[in-house]
Amino acid sequence: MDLESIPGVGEKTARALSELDDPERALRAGDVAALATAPGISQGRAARIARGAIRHDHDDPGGFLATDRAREIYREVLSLLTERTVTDYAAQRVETFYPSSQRSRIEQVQTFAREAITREPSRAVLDALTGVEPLATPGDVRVRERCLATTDAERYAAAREAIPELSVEIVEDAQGLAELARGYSTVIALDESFTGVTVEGDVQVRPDALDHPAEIVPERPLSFFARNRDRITAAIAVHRAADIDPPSDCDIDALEDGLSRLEADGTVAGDDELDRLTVAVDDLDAAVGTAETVANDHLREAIRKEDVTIEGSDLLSLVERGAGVDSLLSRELADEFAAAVAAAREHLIDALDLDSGEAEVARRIFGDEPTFPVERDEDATARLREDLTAAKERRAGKLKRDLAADLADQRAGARDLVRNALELDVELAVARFADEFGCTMPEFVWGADSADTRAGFGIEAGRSPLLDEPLADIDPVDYDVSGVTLLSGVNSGGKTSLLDLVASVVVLAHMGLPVPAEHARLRRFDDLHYHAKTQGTLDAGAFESTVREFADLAQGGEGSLVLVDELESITEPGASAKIIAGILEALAANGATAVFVSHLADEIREMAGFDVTVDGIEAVGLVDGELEVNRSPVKDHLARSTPELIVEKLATEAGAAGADAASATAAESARTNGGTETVSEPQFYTRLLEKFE
Ligand SMILES: Nc1ncnc2c1ncn2[C@@H]1O[C@H](COP(=O)(O)OP(=O)(O)OP(=O)(O)O)[C@@H](O)[C@H]1O
Repeated sequence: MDLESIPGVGEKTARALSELDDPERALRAGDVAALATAPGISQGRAARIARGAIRHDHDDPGGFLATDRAREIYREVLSLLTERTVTDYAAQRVETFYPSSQRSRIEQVQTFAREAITREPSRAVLDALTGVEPLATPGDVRVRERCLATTDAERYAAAREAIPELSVEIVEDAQGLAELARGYSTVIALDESFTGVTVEGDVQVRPDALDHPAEIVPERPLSFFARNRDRITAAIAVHRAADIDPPSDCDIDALEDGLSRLEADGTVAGDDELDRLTVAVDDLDAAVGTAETVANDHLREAIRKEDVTIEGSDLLSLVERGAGVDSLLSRELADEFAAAVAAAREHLIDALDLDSGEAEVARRIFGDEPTFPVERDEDATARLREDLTAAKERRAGKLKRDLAADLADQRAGARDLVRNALELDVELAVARFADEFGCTMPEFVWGADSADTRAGFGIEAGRSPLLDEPLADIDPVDYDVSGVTLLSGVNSGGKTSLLDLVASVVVLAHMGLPVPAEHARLRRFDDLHYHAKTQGTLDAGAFESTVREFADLAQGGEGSLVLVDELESITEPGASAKIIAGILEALAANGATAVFVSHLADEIREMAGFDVTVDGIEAVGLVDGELEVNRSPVKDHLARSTPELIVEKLATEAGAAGADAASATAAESARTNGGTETVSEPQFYTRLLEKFE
């Protein structure tokens, strides 16, 4: 893929993206998290790039969200999805869902969403997801106790390239190998010519080493698993909790078993022998010190208790020979000394849990020659330390090689496993959104003939996800529009909320996602123009630019959905009605679908040069001073306004109280006022009501 062909990706960004492991995969999968690891690419930018790549794939011209309010609606519904993700990955990934006018893109996401809404977002799965993150690249591994050796300069360069974790040394001959073996625990000779050479130390001849780096440096594959151990373990937990099949290339049990043997620092855990050797190396000095104390305490106690009888001539000869107390010890306390040394050796062997070969070396730390105080033999101690350390490294190396071999085939599986868990989070966010807002998949009318393309939209039992009320408190709304429509209605009847509902349904549907309604059917739109209510009258300049905007819009075509809320507030009512009528005429002529909310519906209808439909959100009555509203617009019906409703109520109440009394009183007053009729209260209401008709 030519990265620069993606909208919004220039030369510099393309260079940054090409530094990723697999930029094409990340772009194709909408893996915003991976894209954001490219140098200098922020998360927001990564999401825009991913959307650009999708648009490129689907030949999508973009620009579906044509106004600020349309973009706001998109951000709001998107945030409802984001709030329902657990991982940062999923939160970024949902940013790649955007409303598209392209059927192929809509259907692509629909396929994903249909599957997603069947998922069960259980607490256990959501909890397990908290530990899942995209896999991290382990830091550079350096292994100091092993080296590669060769006599050949070319092989030297190849080795440095293939196995950068180890030092590579040039040697002349076997003598050189022997010298290296003194400084390294293991030397791996790369030249065939060394086969059969015997040198002291751990020297292996492996001409094939560069082809099998994982055998030479098991730390390399292990560092990947060690760095990602917790993430992979969490992904395993997600699969178990959600009861979903692992990817075909992943053996969960083997992976879990391997990970349980791996420490976070890349060493192998849970091996008794390695633990024993590690403790023995660490505790060697302290244990030798304690063994010395054991011997000396023993000997001191024995000497204190002992009555040493020595003949004068013997003493004299000892003194004349300049012999010290050691000779006396060996002569007189040989048994006690032997017992003290035996106790020291036993302590050391026990404390370090040494095997018989190691015990043999350990015994030499305390010699048989009597001395007081008893002291360690430093050379023997160093020898034991070397032996134990070499045994420990051999053991650790073997364990690492075994574990690396066990895990070697699991790497791709682990990658897929984590990816699946992260993708499941995206699906669960969609499932939870759909569940909590009572959503269904919308039905698109794709047809190309004019009857179909004029289908507009139809919503049954829709509930705006932008209302701040619990779902149960929202009245479901039905609304069906094709062509250009005026929507009248009582104050606070829910007109704005209805436009928000229509916009949310249309935006979500074009994102390929479920919509908040029991059923929704709509045509494919090219763009959404939603104009929110303007606050207050605009000054001349602002008014002019608004009219220009609408002039632009009126050029807009058959694929546009136009939602406008109370445009009349931009200027005085008479002029507003004329302007709105003009815009409606143009939109109708161009075949757009439109809903204009207005309190001037009647006036606009009069002025429009075509038969514009007027729907109405009606108050069905007043209950305790509060309007009771039927939130679903009645088709082809101009809604009565709130004042009309109140006058009607007053007229009815006054009428019921005394229509008869009123006419009697009127006749009486006519008489007393010399024929001039005064207007009673019921008459006032009745006449007022007539003016509304
Ligand atoms: N479908 C509904 N179910 C429950 N409550 C609703 C519904 N629609 C709207 N409301 C409530 O009614 C209030 C007024 O709604 P909205 O602002 O949409 O009315 P409006 O007709 O646009 O008012 P105005 O004529 O003053 O502009 C909202 O704040 C909301 O609480």
